[in-house]
Amino acid sequence: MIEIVGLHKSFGETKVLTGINLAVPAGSTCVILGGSGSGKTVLMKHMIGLLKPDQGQVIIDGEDLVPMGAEELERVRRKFGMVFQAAALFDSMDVYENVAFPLREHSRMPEEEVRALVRSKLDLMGLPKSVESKFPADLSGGMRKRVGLARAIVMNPKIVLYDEPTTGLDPITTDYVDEMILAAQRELGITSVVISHDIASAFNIADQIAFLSKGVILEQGPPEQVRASQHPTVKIFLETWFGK
Ligand SMILES: Nc1ncnc2c1ncn2[C@@H]1O[C@H](COP(=O)(O)OP(=O)(O)OP(=O)(O)O)[C@@H](O)[C@H]1O
Repeated sequence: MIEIVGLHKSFGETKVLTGINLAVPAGSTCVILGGSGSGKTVLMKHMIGLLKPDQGQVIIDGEDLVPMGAEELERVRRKFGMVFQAAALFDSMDVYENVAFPLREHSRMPEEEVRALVRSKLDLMGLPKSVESKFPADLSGGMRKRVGLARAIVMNPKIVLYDEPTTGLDPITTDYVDEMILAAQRELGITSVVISHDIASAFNIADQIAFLSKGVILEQGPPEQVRASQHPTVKIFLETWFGK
C-alpha cells in the first residue's frame, strides 16, 4: 500500500532523511519508532505529499506522489485519515459534529446516512451515544483521542497515519487507544502508519517496526527482530523500556 524508495530530504544544509526505503503491506500496521528530531514527522509528511523529496519515490496504492500536482495529490489524500498528536478536534463542535465533519465537507449525504456512519465509527471506538452531544473540553484525553480516531476513519480511508497517538496518556489509556487502533485495522482492513517514541505501544500494535535515527532506518522488521537488534543505538533506545 505504501512504498518509499531511496528517499532523501534536506532543508538547506541540514540532511533530515538520507536514503529511506520502507514498504508497508496493505492491512498491516507499521510503527516508525525513533527519538526526537530523528525525522519521523518529515517522513510522514512525504507520505501524504505535504513535502517533496530531493530524491526518491513515494508510491501510494500504486501511484508515485512525487511528480503529482495539487489536484492529483488531493485525490490521493482522500485515501488517508489522519490522527494528530493533539486530537485536533474542533472545540466549538460537539462530538457528533466533529465526527460528521469530513462527511459534510466531501459529500451531500442525507442526515440519516451521516448519523448511521457516525454511530458505527463511535461504536467501533467504544463510545456510547451519550458522548455525541458532549464538547471536546468535557472529555478525558483518552476519549478525545478515540473521537479523533472515529473522525479519521469515518470516510473509510485505506490508510490512517497516526502522529504520536498515545503521547501524554497514562499506561491504561494508552493500552485502550492501542486496542482501538487495532480494532480499526481489523474491522476495516486499514493500513496504519504510526509515528511514535512509545516503545511499549509500538511493540503492542506493530506488524513491522522501522527504527529511525538521524534520518536513516537502522533496523526494520517484525517486533521480535527489532527487539533482538545488535545495533548500539537501537539497543540503548530499547533498554530504556525493556531494561538492560
Ligand atoms: N520545514 C523545515 N525546515 C527546516 N528544518 C526542518 C523542517 N521540518 C523539520 N526540520 C528538521 O528536521 C529534523 C527532523 O524533524 P522531525 O519533526 O521529523 O522529527 P521527529 O522525529 O518527528 O521528532 P519529534 O519526535 O520531536 O516530533 C529536525 O532537526 C527539524 O528541525
